[in-house]
Amino acid sequence: MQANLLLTVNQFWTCTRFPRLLKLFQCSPGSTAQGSHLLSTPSSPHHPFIVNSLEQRGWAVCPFYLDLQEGKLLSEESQTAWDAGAFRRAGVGRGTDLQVSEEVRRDHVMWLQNGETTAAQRAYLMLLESLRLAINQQLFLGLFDFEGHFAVYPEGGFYKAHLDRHRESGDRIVSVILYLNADWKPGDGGELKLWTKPADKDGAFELVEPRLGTLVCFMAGDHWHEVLPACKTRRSITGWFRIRS
Ligand SMILES: O=C(O)CCC(=O)C(=O)O
Ligand SMILES: [Fe+2]
Repeated sequence: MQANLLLTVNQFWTCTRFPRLLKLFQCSPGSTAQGSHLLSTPSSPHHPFIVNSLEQRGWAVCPFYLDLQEGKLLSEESQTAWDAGAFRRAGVGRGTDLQVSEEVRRDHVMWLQNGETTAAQRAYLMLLESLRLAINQQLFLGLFDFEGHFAVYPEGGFYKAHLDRHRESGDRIVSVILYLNADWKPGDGGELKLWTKPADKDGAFELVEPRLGTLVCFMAGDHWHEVLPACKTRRSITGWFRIRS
């Protein structure tokens, strides 16, 4: 069964270890960030670029979002969890409609769960929390939380063209993907094909190389995307900023 990570609970855990942060998260997590509140949030110099790009184009690609050491730790954790058998074949649909469909996608996932995250995972989630606040502040999307999972595409894995949200329904508003492949090189496959015009699956697209530390964001109901067949194991963390449903 999926237990999705609610970042606000995770933050509380982190705050018990880092009391300076506690004050920060006592503000309503669903509201757009209030001035001084934002100032002390652990942040990234990449956020203004990402938020502006989301605003102007509906998508953003940010190489080196994480530095290589932080990315490597997450990649090793993905590998360790895989070796321990913690991943499950990914399905299509949600809740009781969830079905494994090998024609549509061939990846495996492990959800980030409350109380079970490592320090490296919490550090990444804290950065995403500050990204959520920055997006809310500039774009007024009312993003409430984040749910996410590690994903592994074994050799031959792919995910056919899809939207992450039906345009008029669902709580997933912004898709966020972090790639964890240290030695990726041209020919390894597994690129993300991201169509750049809203609701368009035939026109212009970007091919994003799934290199360690690269972050991709896009409006989940607007942009068709596809994972091209991977020629070797491909690792990532995929998730969504959600609104309250
Ligand atoms: O890993 C990627 O590049 C995209 C994954 C994806 O589209 C999804 O999990 O919905
Ligand atoms: Fe997707």
